[in-house]
Amino acid sequence: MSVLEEILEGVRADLAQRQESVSLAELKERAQRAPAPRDAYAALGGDQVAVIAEVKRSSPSKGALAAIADPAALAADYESGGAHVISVLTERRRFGGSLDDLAAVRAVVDIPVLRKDFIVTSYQLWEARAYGADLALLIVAALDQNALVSLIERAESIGLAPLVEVHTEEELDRALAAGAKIIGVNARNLKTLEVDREVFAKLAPKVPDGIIKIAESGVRGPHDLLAYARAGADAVLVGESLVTGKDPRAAVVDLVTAGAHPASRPEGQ
Ligand SMILES: O=P(O)(O)OC[C@@H](O)[C@@H](O)c1c[nH]c2ccccc12
Repeated sequence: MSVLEEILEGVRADLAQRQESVSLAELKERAQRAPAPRDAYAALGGDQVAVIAEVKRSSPSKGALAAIADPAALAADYESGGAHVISVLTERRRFGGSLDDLAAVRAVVDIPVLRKDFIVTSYQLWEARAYGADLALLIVAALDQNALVSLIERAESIGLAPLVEVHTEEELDRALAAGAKIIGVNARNLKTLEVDREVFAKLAPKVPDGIIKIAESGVRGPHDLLAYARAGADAVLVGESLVTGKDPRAAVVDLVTAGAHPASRPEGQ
């Protein structure tokens, strides 16, 4: 079994438990009371390279990264450092996250928030909205094409911007065929956990204009942001290097500053 399949097995087991205790009707009611969705496209589509800063306690590849006793305080630091979007990992078994983390972050920041999880059913999209998310991650490698198409449609219909994650050209083709408008290229292969920062530069030229391109994973600092930017990234998604550093706010400031620099744009643009 691949790492992704193992993670998905745990995700489905946890999901089944939540579905037993909270009905879809209750979730929908809660989603109705949630703050209106923030505009993710505006946050990611500006002139600068946007920074998506992630609240991440642990990962399957590295184990524990940071305790993060107060995810809201960390997110507030990210926001005050100039982050454009906050990503909150809500997967529990491998990443140490929760929907409570998402709600806590939503309560303190004004910028859009991404629910980062392994979404396989529309129930999880309703959860995302009920707990205040504005974007939801959809991982192509975890979904068959029918599921991908219907989750993209459902996300949009309930006010969530779908961030569609790919790692190969075939997955990119599927994402485009499914109508994705925000595409994340993950440098990490979720089946083997290997990181290859070249994948973004290989796939980005195949993404049509008008679609937001996000480089995910492996950003150690401004240098990596600039390399991704030169390859055409509209945004970078950064977790580990922020949560393991001494000063996450200062680390975000450095990334945002690099992303605002004209040298970060691809040549001729
Ligand atoms: O910690 P990093 O290498 O900066 O990566 C962040 C983010 O890209 C990574 O957490 C991620 C990208 N796609 C995912 C899908 C599921 C879980 C996690 C992820």
